[in-house]
Amino acid sequence: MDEAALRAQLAMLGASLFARGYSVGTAGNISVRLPDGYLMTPTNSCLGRLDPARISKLAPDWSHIGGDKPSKEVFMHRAVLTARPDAGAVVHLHSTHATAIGCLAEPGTAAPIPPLTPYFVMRIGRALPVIRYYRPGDGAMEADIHDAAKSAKAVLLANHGPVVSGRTLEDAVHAAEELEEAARLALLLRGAGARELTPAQVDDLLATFG
Ligand SMILES: O=C(O)[C@@H](O)C(=O)COP(=O)(O)O
Ligand SMILES: [Zn+2]
Repeated sequence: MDEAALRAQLAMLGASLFARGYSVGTAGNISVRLPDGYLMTPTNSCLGRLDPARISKLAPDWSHIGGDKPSKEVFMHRAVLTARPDAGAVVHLHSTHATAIGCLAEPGTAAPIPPLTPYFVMRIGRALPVIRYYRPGDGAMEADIHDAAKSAKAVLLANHGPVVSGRTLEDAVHAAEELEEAARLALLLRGAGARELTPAQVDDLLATFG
């Protein structure tokens, strides 16, 4: 896909996320890897109303070279895209249920969302590290996210929200949607003794689809 098509797709998927309540107001940001740099949603922009022509462009060294001023979370996106060379895009949301799990889970603890359904395992995998709280835009978060993202497609920022990568922009959006639904399910079933997928079932899914 060329840059113009990616800009149009970013605006279309941002609007779709916004229309379905995965993002409200100006919350969230999205980046896409290009052959000659990165696209990033502008700071204080609404994912529901992105103008493809005004989406920020960053050079391979992450300096701002076009469009509106980029998201203040450049460090967050750089952390993931440099840790995961196979990732083509990163989606950060404040989607309600994933953010709620990020308020409940202790940073450093394993598996804040249990493997309840196959699609969660297929889209997110086994690992979902919880990164300790940082003020939005604080460059100090970069090292922690970078280390965690080396072995995880997605991370949860404590008291903030999810950061999800994908091979393509569409993959990253689908994974962010699936993470939100899995978080909703986990909260709905919290304490109810729900049956989880067994380690062997998780292994089988990852061997087949991972
Ligand atoms: O939570 C925040 O402030 C940011 O992480 C965010 O979601 C929106 O920031 P911008 O992308 O700079 O608008
Ligand atoms: Zn945020």
